[in-house]
Amino acid sequence: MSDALVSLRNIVKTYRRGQQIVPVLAGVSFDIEAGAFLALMGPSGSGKSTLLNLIAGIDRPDSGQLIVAGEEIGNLDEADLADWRARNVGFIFQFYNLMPVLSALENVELPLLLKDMPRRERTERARLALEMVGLADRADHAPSELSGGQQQRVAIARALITDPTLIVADEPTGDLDRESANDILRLMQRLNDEIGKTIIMVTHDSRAAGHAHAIMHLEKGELSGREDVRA
Ligand SMILES: Nc1ncnc2c1ncn2[C@@H]1O[C@H](COP(=O)(O)OP(=O)(O)OP(=O)(O)O)[C@@H](O)[C@H]1O
Repeated sequence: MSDALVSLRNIVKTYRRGQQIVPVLAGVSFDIEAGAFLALMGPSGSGKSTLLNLIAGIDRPDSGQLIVAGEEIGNLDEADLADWRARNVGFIFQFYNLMPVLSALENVELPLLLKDMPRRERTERARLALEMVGLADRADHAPSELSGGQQQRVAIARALITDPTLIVADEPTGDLDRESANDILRLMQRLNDEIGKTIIMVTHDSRAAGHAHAIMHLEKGELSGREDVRA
């Protein structure tokens, strides 16, 4: 038994489209320790998003062992997997995925609606999360009234609100200019350094990856290297 937060052993994933079979991950094995900030890099189509989705319990492997936060998630049925995700994973997407008709505060509150929590406590927690990302003064604004970087901050507050074990981010700075991207990466670094959040981030951008502790490289569905970035 390993005490890693994420443990993958011989993970194989293939997509089927009619007659066509697309092999994506060809037996991937590695561990991620709790408290890590890991960047996943590799050419387009190398399987980065597929791997991230497996670790986050959005998708399931064809074979292999996938243990995340103490649970063998490859074996859970849909309902249990959804429940596990809601308890354990915070998501950050490239295009923020905020609900346009809701305010920043309401967007941050959303994951708490799945929990049995009094409204007042929900709102209080969402306010604290917005404060943590520096947007307390924008709570009532709609996403369309915020810049891309601010929308991503709201998305980060939403990812944090349930205090998840793990945060996964797929190209979190892919839609941002360099300055806003740096702000977001510094914020992610703070979440990692100051509150110990484990973060796994897919990125094409080596500057973004430089904010992580370690970079893992994927090539054609196989790990091709791992390098340490900062202590
Ligand atoms: N739902 C799906 N059905 C069929 N094929 C898929 C599906 N999702 C991904 N693929 C294929 O799996 C391979 C890996 O895709 P994936 O999105 O994981 O790569 P990636 O490294 O994240 O690429 P990018 O950097 O371009 O986002 C690609 O060949 C892709 O076309």
